[in-house]
Amino acid sequence: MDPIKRYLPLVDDEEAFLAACDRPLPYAVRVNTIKTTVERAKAALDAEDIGYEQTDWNPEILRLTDGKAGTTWPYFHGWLHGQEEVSALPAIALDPQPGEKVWDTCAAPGSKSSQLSALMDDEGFVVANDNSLGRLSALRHNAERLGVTNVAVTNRDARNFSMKPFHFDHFDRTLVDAPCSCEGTVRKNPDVRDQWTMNHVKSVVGVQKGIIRRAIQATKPGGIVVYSTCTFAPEENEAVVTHALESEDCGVVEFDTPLETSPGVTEWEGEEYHPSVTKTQRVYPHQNDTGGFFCAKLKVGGTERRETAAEVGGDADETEVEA
Ligand SMILES: C[S@@+](CC[C@H](N)C(=O)[O-])C[C@H]1O[C@@H](n2cnc3c(N)ncnc32)[C@H](O)[C@@H]1O
Repeated sequence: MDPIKRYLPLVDDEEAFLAACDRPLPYAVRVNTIKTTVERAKAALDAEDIGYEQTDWNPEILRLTDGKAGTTWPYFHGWLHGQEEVSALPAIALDPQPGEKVWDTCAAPGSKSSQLSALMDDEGFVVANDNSLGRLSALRHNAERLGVTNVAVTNRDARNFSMKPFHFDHFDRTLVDAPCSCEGTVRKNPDVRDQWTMNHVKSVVGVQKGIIRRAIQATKPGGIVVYSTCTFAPEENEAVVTHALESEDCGVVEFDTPLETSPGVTEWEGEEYHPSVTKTQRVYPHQNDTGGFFCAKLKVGGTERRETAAEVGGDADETEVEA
């Protein structure tokens, strides 16, 4: 089965959705404001004769019109970072402030961690965690190239992440950019169509639920947790958010994005989800000519429900799956 067709009942324009999924993804770079400005980065691309278009929703994201920039000096010196346009959304929704303590639970290879640092003017503290040592080596390389200095790297399973090494009990904000079945990346990686299985979806859902719960527990009351994936599967999106709402002290909050998005769905294949998941946002490839994405913003507290890390361990028994 072509997994992309599984989601036709969810989209407003089936033909445009299928056509967009078949088109190659435009190559985009994010300007690294820790090292340069958008104007200087644009001048450097002009000097290298590399064409670009500034996206209308985020001046720091440039679509390159003729090829990649990975072998050019502005890239080598960390002025630019190759990052899919729509994947800039979760860090913007998290909205970290300079000086805050931020946990990136699934951080490698570091696109969003370095974006978080840039949004924080490289001030404060970002804990970039991932359970894959190999992928963390790419993250360290990226952090070095991009001149990020407020990041500490940890190599833990986020589901039972310990706060003991830190001198504080809670983070201000936490990002869960979860491992997922990745159909939203089909324009960049058409192989996901052949690799997709329902068994993988079922196994990764257990990991996602464990990580989102630990993220909420590790974030201060009033703090923010953003949960994102690059899958269209409601099992990995709205169902995971519903699980978090039913088991932890949190609620879904609305957030602004200049991208065209669709609200989260409240029903899928006979399952009903929490009504507030309509405040989450789905991005389909045909809406903005990007990859596919899901993003939910949660505020911690307000429900008088606070459970322990040990209880989350129940979810952590599921098979461990990497993106
Ligand atoms: C979607 S990728 C993250 C991409 C990253 N946020 C970025 O922007 O560059 C998901 C990551 O989750 C990691 N992962 C999978 N299971 C995990 C777990 N139990 N704890 C921590 N990280 C995990 C994978 O190794 C993978 O790097």
